[in-house]
Amino acid sequence: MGRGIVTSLAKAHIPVVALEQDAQQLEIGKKAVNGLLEREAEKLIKQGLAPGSTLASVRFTLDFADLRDADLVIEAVYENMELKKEIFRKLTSVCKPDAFLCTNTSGLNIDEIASVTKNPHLVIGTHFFSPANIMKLLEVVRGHHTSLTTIATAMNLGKTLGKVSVLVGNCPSFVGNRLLSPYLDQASYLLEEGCYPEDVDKALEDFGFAMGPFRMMDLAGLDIGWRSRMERGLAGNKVPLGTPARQREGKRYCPLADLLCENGRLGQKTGKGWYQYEKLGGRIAQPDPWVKDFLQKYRNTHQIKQRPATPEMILECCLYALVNEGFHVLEDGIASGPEDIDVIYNNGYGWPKYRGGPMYYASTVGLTKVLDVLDKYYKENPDVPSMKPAFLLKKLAMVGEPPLKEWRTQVGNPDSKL
Ligand SMILES: CCCCCCCCCCCCCC(=O)CC(=O)SCCNC(=O)CCNC(=O)[C@H](O)C(C)(C)COP(=O)(O)OP(=O)(O)OC[C@H]1O[C@@H](n2cnc3c(N)ncnc32)[C@H](O)[C@@H]1OP(=O)(O)O
Ligand SMILES: NC(=O)C1=CN([C@@H]2O[C@H](COP(=O)(O)OP(=O)(O)OC[C@H]3O[C@@H](n4cnc5c(N)ncnc54)[C@H](O)[C@@H]3O)[C@@H](O)[C@H]2O)C=CC1
Repeated sequence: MGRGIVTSLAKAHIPVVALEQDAQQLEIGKKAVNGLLEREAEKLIKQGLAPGSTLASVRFTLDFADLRDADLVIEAVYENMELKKEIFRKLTSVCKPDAFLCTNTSGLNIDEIASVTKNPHLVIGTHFFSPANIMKLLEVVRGHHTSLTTIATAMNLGKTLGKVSVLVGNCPSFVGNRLLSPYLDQASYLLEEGCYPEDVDKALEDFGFAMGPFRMMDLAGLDIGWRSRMERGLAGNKVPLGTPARQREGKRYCPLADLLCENGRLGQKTGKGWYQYEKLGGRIAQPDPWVKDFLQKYRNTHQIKQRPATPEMILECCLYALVNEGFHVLEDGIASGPEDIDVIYNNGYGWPKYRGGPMYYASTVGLTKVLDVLDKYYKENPDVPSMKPAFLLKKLAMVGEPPLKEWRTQVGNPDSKL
């Protein structure tokens, strides 16, 4: 269903058919969408405007055949490639031959999803951000076969929904989540080394993020990353026997999020994650003594050397890891320029806008400083390759740190995925 997405479409007066897998989920989804639309109507009335859209523009169904007349479909099932393919096989047989087929995956391969359809040129990633009815970003992910008409349609859809759309290339986790991954890794290492979720979140919220990484993971749902890691053989029963708990393929790995998921702690939706919440789906994050105890036991079990972290260290580890991946994204031609990465972070991840986005922020810190800190960290932690300074960062520092608008020239001509 994708409740936030359905709400966004209804708010924009686009008639929607919302499909679910069973009657219970359908009822839960219907209530949730209704609640969000009522809230929207209240806000409009307060502003002296007409209440706008109601549930009447949404048709709820369990039957794929009801999608037969849809011009555009947005799939939002669990983050699992086989399931996504199963859904796209059904869509390609049920929908009109010229229907646009969009996937709201967080990072799965668009081309592989498109490969099971009759018309791969009509398949595209439309990546929304949680809460999807609130967050302004739409990351539009083009696949190898995606046509210009399909891209234009997805970009236009974003505009109609009042969102800021950014076109990106297809690679694991695209742009936003690709940068997020080393940022979240660093945040997790800090927990291993003595911090608590609230310490790390406070440092990043004081920096200006709307939510620190742990509150954000609890909001999005810890199961997304977990499902992705299980598919990639990093977690769950695909991990080869004898693999050290804190290592994968010779690199440092933090299993804390997996352990939380195994304990049924998926975040706000289960009322427990990195924090505890007042109820299932609650939003008020409170530090949880269970988590504190769990972390202490984990550190003892693995005899992890404790490293007291100042807020400055927390910021450097997390933010420079994120920025470094941004340079790799530019090298790989996945984003058209640093400005696009900044727009993604300002509109999709609650980045403090007044700091201009992560790439602009790096330029204000000074690329040489970012490079030096990354270099030092990587020398001390060669098992964390995401901290190895990107070639582009080194090059920009070496040529005298040109302003952001000149970075594209320095990137040269990558094999653009756009
Ligand atoms: C291969 C797979 C990828 C793996 C890569 C590794 C990554 C690991 C996985 C991570 C998950 C990835 C998921 C994904 O694909 C991308 C994401 O969506 S990441 C999440 C991005 N979102 C954020 O970062 C949110 C940041 N927070 C904010 O911007 C604000 O805090 C927020 C807008 C949520 C709230 O604003 P605030 O001013 O703090 O509060 P208000 O009370 O004013 O609320 C404004 C508005 O928002 C509604 N709201 C608040 N909290 C929630 C909530 N918890 N859930 C839903 N809605 C919420 C609130 O009701 C208000 O709505 P109104 O209608 O205006 O009243
Ligand atoms: N939660 C988030 O912050 C974001 C999630 N996404 C992506 O959206 C997708 C869904 O994630 P969530 O919304 O978190 O998951 P969720 O668990 O909240 O929702 C998944 C929905 O899919 C339904 N579903 C499962 N199998 C189905 C089937 N065979 N037919 C019809 N419906 C089926 C489930 O009933 C459920 O309502 C994933 O690909 C995720 O990566 C993308 C951006 C943000």
